[in-house]
Amino acid sequence: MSETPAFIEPPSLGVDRALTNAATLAAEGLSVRFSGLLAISDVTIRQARHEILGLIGPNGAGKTTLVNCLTGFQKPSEGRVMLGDEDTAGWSAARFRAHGIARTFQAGRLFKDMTVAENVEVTGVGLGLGLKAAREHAMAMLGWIGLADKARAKAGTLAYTDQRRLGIARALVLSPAFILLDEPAAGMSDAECEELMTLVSAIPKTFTSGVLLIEHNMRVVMGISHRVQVLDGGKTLAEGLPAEIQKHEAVMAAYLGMEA
Ligand SMILES: Nc1ncnc2c1ncn2[C@@H]1O[C@H](COP(=O)(O)OP(=O)(O)OP(=O)(O)O)[C@@H](O)[C@H]1O
Repeated sequence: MSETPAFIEPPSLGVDRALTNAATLAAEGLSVRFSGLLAISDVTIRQARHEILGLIGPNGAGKTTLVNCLTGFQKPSEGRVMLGDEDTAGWSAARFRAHGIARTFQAGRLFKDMTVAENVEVTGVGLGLGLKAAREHAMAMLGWIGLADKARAKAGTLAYTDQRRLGIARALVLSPAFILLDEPAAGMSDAECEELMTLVSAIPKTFTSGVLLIEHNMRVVMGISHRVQVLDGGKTLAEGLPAEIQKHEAVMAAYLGMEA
């Protein structure tokens, strides 16, 4: 991928942008219980608009469960998810998305038999854009993310890393207030990670979106996050600046597999 072009503002936003004006997305005292198992326990997290917040933790720490709660895919057992001043209790995932909370999935969830462009278009149409506007918007988005030359390819034929980029493009349709990226660097080479870091770093300014970045790749997460929160065993173990987290003894012991 060459240098990232400036994002072209889509010609029509098509939905009520006022819905996406919240300055924070927050979980307060959140717990999720799966029969006997407490997947997350009393977790509080506050994501600000324009901020890249890294969310790290060992396998099974509860990161995806937390993201599922923050996007309406999982109902909390206790606690609440707040979008600005609004309690989201009872909201469907579609309502979260309509309010400008977007996400990607570890397993792409693309329409593999549709073209790359159509994958982005249908998301725009689903969010209220007319077909013409959705097409123009999709092409602008694919240009930004470096997939314009593959617009007519079937999504299922893309290389794995391009499929992940397409997932991000779909989530960025209509400049969401918050975008939650679930392990976007998984399976990427060092060079691809560099490109991804450039793209993700540009999201807050380009799309005025806050980014919650779940990532196992420490170079990526420490390199571009403004703050980092660490989960371990379903609880918050630490939060702070990347430099602080990298030196945090409990984090090093629990997560980085090093002696404290
Ligand atoms: N639908 C479910 N039913 C039962 N248990 C679940 C379910 N989803 C997650 N869990 C369990 O909850 C805990 C937290 O899982 P979660 O996937 O949120 O962790 P994670 O930090 O995202 O892990 P990874 O880095 O491996 O993706 C794990 O013990 C997991 O097995």
